[in-house]
Amino acid sequence: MKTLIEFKNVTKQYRIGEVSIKALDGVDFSIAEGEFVVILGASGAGKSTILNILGGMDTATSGQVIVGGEEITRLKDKRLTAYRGEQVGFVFQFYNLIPNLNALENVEFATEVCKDHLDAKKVLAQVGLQDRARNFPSQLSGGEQQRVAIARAVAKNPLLLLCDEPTGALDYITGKSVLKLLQDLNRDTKKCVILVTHNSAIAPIADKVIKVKSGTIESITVNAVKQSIEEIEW
Ligand SMILES: Nc1ncnc2c1ncn2[C@@H]1O[C@H](COP(=O)(O)OP(=O)(O)OP(=O)(O)O)[C@@H](O)[C@H]1O
Repeated sequence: MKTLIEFKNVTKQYRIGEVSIKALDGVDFSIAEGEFVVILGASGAGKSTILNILGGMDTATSGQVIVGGEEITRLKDKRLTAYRGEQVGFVFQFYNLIPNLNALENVEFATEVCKDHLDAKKVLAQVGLQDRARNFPSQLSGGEQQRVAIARAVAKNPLLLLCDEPTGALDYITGKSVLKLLQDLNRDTKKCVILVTHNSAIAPIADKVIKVKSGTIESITVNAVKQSIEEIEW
């Protein structure tokens, strides 16, 4: 399979006054097109930092990040904004929907800046919310709001779908159904899905598991056989 993402000796240092924090210290990995990847690690390990750099929301202190043949660590202002806006779909723990827009409008709003976007109504149907398009976020359950957030990310028709603890605010059953949706979307659309979590029970559903510890890569494992969501428990 063709390589989609490469991290080469990436470091990230945050400076707060006199104090310097090394969030990433020489991170190397690659991800192929269409892979479902879980980035696993304890709190503070550097998972979100990896995801934020990959999504163009933060910049590396040194090293290279290459996505689809383009070195995003070299992109400045306008091109980085375009990359973030068009090539990356984000799903966060707390949905971040716009409260005064309904489900359909939330999806449409995100796709407005994307040239190659998908039909918002069709994508809402794909996540099982065809009958809730006119509902506002406050009229939807947490799981339904996360489905809208996933539809919003998918409808941009991005190169990658980045999910930071997407089930963190959901109960067990709802969390599992959101994971199933992400696994189905990855299988059906062949889009690369990268999911950050501290929950090691989720690892078996991935093609590849990247374990992060204290800003370094502890291990990279390829699952010979991926498990379905029904098979995992925590
Ligand atoms: N903007 C920032 N300024 C200063 N330090 C930061 C910043 N963002 C992250 N850090 C620090 O970098 C380290 C890695 O943080 P990161 O958020 O990537 O970890 P994480 O593995 O995602 O943790 P969690 O699961 O708790 O979200 C931590 O020590 C954190 O405090």
